[in-house]
Amino acid sequence: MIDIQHLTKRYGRTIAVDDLCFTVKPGHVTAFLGPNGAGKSTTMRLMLGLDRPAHGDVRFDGKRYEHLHRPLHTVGAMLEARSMHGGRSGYHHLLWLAQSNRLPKARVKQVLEMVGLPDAARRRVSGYSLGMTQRLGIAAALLGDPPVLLLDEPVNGLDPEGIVWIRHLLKELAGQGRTVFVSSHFMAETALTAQHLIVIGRGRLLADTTVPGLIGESASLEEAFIRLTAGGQR
Ligand SMILES: Nc1ncnc2c1ncn2[C@@H]1O[C@H](COP(=O)(O)OP(=O)(O)OP(=O)(O)O)[C@@H](O)[C@H]1O
Repeated sequence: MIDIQHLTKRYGRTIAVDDLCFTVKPGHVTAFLGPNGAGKSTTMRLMLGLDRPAHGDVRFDGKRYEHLHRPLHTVGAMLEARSMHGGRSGYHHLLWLAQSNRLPKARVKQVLEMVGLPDAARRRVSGYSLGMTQRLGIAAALLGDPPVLLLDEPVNGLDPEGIVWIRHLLKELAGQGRTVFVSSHFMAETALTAQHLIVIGRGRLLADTTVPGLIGESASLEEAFIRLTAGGQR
């Protein structure tokens, strides 16, 4: 479980994250939604201790990320899929991660198969399409077989087959009892994948609900989202 309490982050005069409180429970997919600039990526960086909050904290089963004994085994994350070393092959990117976290070599092969990349694994990452890079980022997040997954816009750049693949993967991971927290701008896809929704706007919590709870009387999740977040873009 992820517990976020009073999380706040400022960049100069911009309040990127404003007193956010919510929990993400295991066993289902939770989507993290918000217009451009709402504070989703900042929240995810704060969750992983990559940025320091002005107030508040984030706990994974009661522990802060920086206090986790073996972080890769507790939280698997994909934030910036493009931030990999382009000169390395996909296989070597994962091997380096596995070895620096004392994970067996065999796990690299397993995660490459899970994300459908074994054929491309020996090619340099600089030659990968966005969709392939996303798959490699997801493979890295899965390396430690973690109970918690944080994925920032994993659907970006995937083709239709890739979108269906990730829908099934996320549901399967949640079905195994993991906590799956995924940001997205794709409302139709979110409606098919997620059960729980956290919606933010200008850094503030706008909704903590289910998909039917947000849709309410609207024709679609997209319509309900646009209504809820109207005027919320920075
Ligand atoms: N390093 C930074 N320095 C200054 N301002 C920042 C920094 N990172 C984020 N911000 C600002 O914080 C706010 C939240 O940005 P963030 O990237 O977290 O939003 P987001 O919801 O992930 O947006 P998007 O959907 O466009 O990716 C924005 O106003 C952004 O300009």
